Amino acid sequence: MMKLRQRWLLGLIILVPSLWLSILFIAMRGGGGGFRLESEEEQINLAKIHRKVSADYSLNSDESKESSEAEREKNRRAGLPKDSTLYFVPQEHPKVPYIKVKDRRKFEALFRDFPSSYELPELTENDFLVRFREPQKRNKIWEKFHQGINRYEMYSYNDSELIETYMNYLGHTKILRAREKSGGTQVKLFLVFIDGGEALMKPWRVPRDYETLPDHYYFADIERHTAEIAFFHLDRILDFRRTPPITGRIFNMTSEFYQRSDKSLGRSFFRSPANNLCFMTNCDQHCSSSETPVCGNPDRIEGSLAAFLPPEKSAKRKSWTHPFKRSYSKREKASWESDPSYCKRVVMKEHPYNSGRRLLDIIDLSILDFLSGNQDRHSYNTFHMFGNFSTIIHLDHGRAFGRYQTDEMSCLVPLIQCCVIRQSTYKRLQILQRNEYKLGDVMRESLSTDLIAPVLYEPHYDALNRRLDIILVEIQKCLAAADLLEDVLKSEPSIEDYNEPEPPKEDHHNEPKIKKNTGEEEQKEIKNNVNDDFDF
Ligand SMILES: Nc1ncnc2c1ncn2[C@@H]1O[C@H](COP(=O)(O)OP(=O)(O)OP(=O)(O)O)[C@@H](O)[C@H]1O
Ligand SMILES: [Mn+2]
Repeated sequence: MMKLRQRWLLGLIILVPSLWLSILFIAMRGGGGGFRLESEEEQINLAKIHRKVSADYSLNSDESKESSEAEREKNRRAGLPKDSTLYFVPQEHPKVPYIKVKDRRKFEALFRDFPSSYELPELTENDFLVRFREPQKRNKIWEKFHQGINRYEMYSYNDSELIETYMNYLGHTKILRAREKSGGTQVKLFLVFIDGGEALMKPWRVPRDYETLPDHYYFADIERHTAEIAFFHLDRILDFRRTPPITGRIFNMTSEFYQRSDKSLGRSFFRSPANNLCFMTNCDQHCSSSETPVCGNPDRIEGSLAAFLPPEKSAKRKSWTHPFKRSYSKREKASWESDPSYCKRVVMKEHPYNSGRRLLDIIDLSILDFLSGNQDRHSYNTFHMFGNFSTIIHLDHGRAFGRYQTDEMSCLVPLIQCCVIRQSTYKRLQILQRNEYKLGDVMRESLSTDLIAPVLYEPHYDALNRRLDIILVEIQKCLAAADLLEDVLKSEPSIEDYNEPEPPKEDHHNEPKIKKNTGEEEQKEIKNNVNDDFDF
């Protein structure tokens, strides 16, 4: 016979560990979002089920519970982060209220009243990036997008239906997998949707009215997901179509990232001191300089989602150093910054800027960069298979739209120094200066339908109008100084007139002045420079 005290002790010995074990088990099955919920096998099964019911994949699980649109709208903004942990907003300027967008009158008028000013030649099979074996069976929206990418543009002027559908798809489709995206220095995730589509996610870091601080260098600037979205709209409105579609979206940290993460991303999740769910990827620059993780509030986070281009193995990219690349150092300046004749003396004499369309593409890009204040333009890509007579791809705009009170004239140096511009671009800029199609208004309207609208802080729209006036004044200056209009305003170069030059012979005494062929090397070099500069 056990004594009462012994029985008590035995009971405690059995009860405590089993209680502890069951708490652990419940937590692992999904309590509080701190653990992974599904095994790999369960996830695969889930994927199969989702494929079957893909018709209703546009509803997130937590969204489906919400009954009305109004309720959803109210909940949508609740709980989003308001203040950045590290970057504060200087308050010396007054808060500017957002202008409410009632309709998209100017945006619609622009696309209705004017065709693209850029005349596309007849496209042949060789002008398309992807050729599926059975194209008629490739009906997913991302497949249609891939099939449309060509030598001249990512999507066509008239195909706004495809783009709007794609943006809607990006904003709503169920996420199957999430992992960290390597390359570059900023935190970003590579996401796979249940129908096999892919996207690049950049998270919220700072509030919309945040301005890059006066003493912050462009290479130390934190990235903004809103800038990625706005740049896509700007590129589209300016008639370039060289940026893949990008939209905003509010994510659930647990169900859309954590439960979908690969091992390495999953391991980086934790609960912050404020009890928010956060992750911290293997970032270089943004981690070493700020140690700020990406956090939900407590579980929701805003981000941008960019349509992913076809994979490198089927659509190889060529990486180029931008001819007007900055020094990425606090102490040095790039040659073009102190030599006003740099474009004519160096750039315009070198392949591929001395013939074809490349220089005109660089000028178009400098116009976008000046309008958006993007100083972070170190390299650019082209699609390998198109050779050098092809559009450049516009990617990586997280550091655009960083200031609205001041204009960064150095972004316009390619136009100011080279004094050439596509006739079609000039025409579009003139249209966008008119009151009926005013750039700032068209941008506000265009962005108003985004899921995280208002995307840009209100003063950015005035800045766009102000900067457009500056660009047109600079073009006037070029025209006034030129003998002939054609010296400045260039008609569209044609592929028939373009001859690819012979590859240069190995001659070490005659190194090109603009460094070429960059890619990973380039990224390393920039990181080294930046990190060198930080350690002082
Ligand atoms: N939409 C896309 N489709 C396919 N690949 C992409 C896309 N966006 C980015 N990439 C690839 O991912 C790389 C990194 O992306 P991105 O340049 O935006 O990152 P980042 O961290 O902001 O870079 P940086 O440190 O230079 O600012 C790009 O160089 C490009 O190769
Ligand atoms: Mn970037």
